[in-house]
Amino acid sequence: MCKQTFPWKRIVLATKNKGKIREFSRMFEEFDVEILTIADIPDMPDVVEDGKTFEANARKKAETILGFTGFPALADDSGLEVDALGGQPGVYSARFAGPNATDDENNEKLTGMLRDVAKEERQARFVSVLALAIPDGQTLLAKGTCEGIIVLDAKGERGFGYDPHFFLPDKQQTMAELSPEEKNRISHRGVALRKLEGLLKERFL
Ligand SMILES: O=P(O)(O)OP(=O)(O)OP(=O)(O)OC[C@H]1O[C@@H](n2cnc3c(O)ncnc32)[C@H](O)[C@@H]1O
Ligand SMILES: [Mg+2]
Repeated sequence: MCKQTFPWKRIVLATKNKGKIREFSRMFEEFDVEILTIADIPDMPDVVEDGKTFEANARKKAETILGFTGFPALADDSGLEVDALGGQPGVYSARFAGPNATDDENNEKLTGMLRDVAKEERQARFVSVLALAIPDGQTLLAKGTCEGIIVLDAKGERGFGYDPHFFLPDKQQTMAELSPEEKNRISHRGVALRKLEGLLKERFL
């Protein structure tokens, strides 16, 4: 199969999240570009995510890793916004239940806070902001969202993070029940990546 051209020979994924690495690796299969991960850059620095927005954190992660490696760097800052919780956990999604919280601990805290909220009131969205930091250039940003409802009982074994509690009314399934292809088609990360692709096409191809 003929792969789509890409402006660079290789880019590095500025993330330590295995679920994101898995999803990006698959999404980039259609492009003629080599993907470097933390396995290729063993001393990748930890970036303190002290921004108040997804944009600020994504930009910081991408620009720090570009500075460290010299390669174009793609970062994703993402999270879950629950309307009934005033948009929480938002940019704090990874550390909702504490600084080194596991996915299970975060999910437990989330469902605990929503126990007394009716299902119709549990609207939420996943948000992903991608930042691509380019050598000698600016950082491109692209945002994607995906709407759903938080369910108290976990369902599905796929995906990662909050996926087993994120129910998609159109599909009548949680995000964790979707195949990787289906998730990429509708997810916040998939939407953001396709927007970024559009920006790259406008500028470079
Ligand atoms: O910062 P990096 O190294 O990329 O990895 P991270 O896991 O810390 O990533 P974030 O800071 O962007 O935090 C994102 C949080 O939102 C959750 N999240 C993001 N995308 C998700 C998805 O597609 N499905 C389920 N949960 C997701 C994820 O589990 C994290 O708790
Ligand atoms: Mg993080």
